[in-house]
Amino acid sequence: MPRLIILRHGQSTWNDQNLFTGWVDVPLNERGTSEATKAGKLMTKHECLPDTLYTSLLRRAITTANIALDNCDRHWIPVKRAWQLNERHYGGLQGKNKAEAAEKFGKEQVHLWRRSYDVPPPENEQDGNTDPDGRYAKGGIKVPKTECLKDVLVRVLPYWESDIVPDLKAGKTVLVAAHGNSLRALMKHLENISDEDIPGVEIPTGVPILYELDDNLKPKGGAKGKHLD
Ligand SMILES: O=C(O)[C@H](O)COP(=O)(O)O
Repeated sequence: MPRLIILRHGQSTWNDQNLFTGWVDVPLNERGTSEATKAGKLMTKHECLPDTLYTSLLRRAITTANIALDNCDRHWIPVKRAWQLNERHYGGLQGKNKAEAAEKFGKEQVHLWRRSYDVPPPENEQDGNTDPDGRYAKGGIKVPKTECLKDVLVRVLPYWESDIVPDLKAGKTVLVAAHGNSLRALMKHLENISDEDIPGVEIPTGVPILYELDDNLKPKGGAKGKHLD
């Protein structure tokens, strides 16, 4: 039976400082590291040991997966990294404080930018400032100027179909270590969550969420993802 575990990265230094992060490559903080450790132990406890790993190209997801896998003795499994699993690009908000943005632009506007399905934040004017080491340019990837959740879905779903689905169809247990919004996009698809309901969906940092999938790769019995604890 195919199983999918989605894991949002542990808390990062910028989560802690309440800064919009997006494609900025910040590290985990101490709490994030212990969340990742616990995630690995939980996968052992629930006998959910991944056969293969997918991550974004961002350090907070990569480090979380490495620590979690080390803690369930699955540090050796094959891994694929894909920009399509990156956090949504937060445009001109990246690096700004979330509370200060709410004061400046109004709470409702900022909530729309953060949680709506199709309202993108203002564009990032400084092209290239989220590709300082050329990791995207080298792969021929154009860094977006901003993204709403709908834009994220448009990049996550083709990758899901082309790369992740074949592993699931082969009966593997797949771990996807990624971000609040790339995982919300995946969850929207898996659980058929409507555009109206998706703003209410929050994914906690560092908690493995398990889906047991049927032959159509939909959650068995229409179940929601199970938060391992
Ligand atoms: O990129 C970020 O700032 C966070 O990872 C997710 O932020 P959000 O809760 O505003 O979507």
